[in-house]
Amino acid sequence: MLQQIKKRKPSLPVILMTGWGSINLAVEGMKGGASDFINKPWNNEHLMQALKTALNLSDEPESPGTLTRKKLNEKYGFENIVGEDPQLIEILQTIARVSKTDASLLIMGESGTGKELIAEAIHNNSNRSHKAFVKVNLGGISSSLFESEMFGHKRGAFTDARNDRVGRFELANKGTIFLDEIGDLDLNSQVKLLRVLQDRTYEVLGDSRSKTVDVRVVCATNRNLKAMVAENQFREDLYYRINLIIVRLPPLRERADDIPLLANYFLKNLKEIYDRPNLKIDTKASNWLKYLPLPGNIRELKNLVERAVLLSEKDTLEVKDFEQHLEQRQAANLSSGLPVGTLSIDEMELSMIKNAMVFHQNNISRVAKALGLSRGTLYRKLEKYNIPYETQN
Ligand SMILES: Nc1ncnc2c1ncn2[C@@H]1O[C@H](COP(=O)(O)OP(=O)(O)OP(=O)(O)O)[C@@H](O)[C@H]1O
Repeated sequence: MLQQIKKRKPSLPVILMTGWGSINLAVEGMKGGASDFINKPWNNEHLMQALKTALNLSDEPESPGTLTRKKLNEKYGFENIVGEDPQLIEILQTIARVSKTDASLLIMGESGTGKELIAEAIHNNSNRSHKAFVKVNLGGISSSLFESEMFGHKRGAFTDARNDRVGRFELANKGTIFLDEIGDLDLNSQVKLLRVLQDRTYEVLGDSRSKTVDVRVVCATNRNLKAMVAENQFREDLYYRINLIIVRLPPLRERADDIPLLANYFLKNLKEIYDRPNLKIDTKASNWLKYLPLPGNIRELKNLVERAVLLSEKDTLEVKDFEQHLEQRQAANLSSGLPVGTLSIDEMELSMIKNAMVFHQNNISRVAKALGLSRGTLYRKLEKYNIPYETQN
């Protein structure tokens, strides 16, 4: 029936309900396009919430999909999320559209790409903004403490439980819970998390009464959950439970034009913090920053700008003010390697030489030294790859 409905009226939201809930059935249903899957007996509040979410997602009265960056800032207060990249603007349009609903979101992206910032923006624009935003780093919770951390415990529930403890779900009640690093959760804890996300009920350790909770769930990960599902490291039913809306934050290297914007934004804040109103980044350095690999993404850029400000006495920051903080890490980076099949040897060589030329501002001796080549060999390679250079003595 779900298939028939989705064929005839694809935009009609469908919630499946069953007294014979099984994992496979739930997963099949979500894959088939159901917006939720509810087991009987149901919890009235949860059912209402599921209905509201499905309805809100299907009507888009103000259609933020067409809003410009400026309008998005005005309406949703996104000023602190800097960038003009089309991928970022599309993400902001999506979160503007879904923030008011209770839809669960999965935010994917490498470390330091702004996942937490996006999660906070969703909460701030939701109807839950006056309640708590509770962040839990699941990567930092051991499997033995998972239940006590998340659901709380009563005094005496286990040997070390000297006092009652309020769990994170209770703290987040009526607000938003942000489950960071969800890909790091072991399989046992995944089952326990699934249950509360599915039924919105849980038990405090040492107390047999069930508690209900009303939360918006936003998850984040830098791992490929789909691949983990295929390798049986992540439960498929949990995956479908958390990913009603998926947001993929691009790494900084895919939005290099945003780098100068971000660097200047961080600089603006530092001007105030350190009371140095004339700080600026010179044009050459601004452009140079765009070519840095920055595996730690926006967090790394922020730290780099801050270090340059702290250690430079001049107000105008130049390439060398940034460079000195990078050399060590760049060297370490080289040994980290790329997955097989990413690049051919020639492509890798070309990209290394180009990066080194930008990094050392076309100084042939320094580039040759950094790459472990003689100047003669470097010149031959520059010719081979058609990379412009000036002959230097
Ligand atoms: N678009 C942006 N504009 C301004 N600042 C940003 C932006 N994105 C991220 N930041 C800043 O960069 C830093 C890292 O961001 P955040 O902690 O949100 O990343 P994350 O993806 O959650 O990282 P992790 O995976 O390591 O938890 C924070 O200081 C955040 O404020």
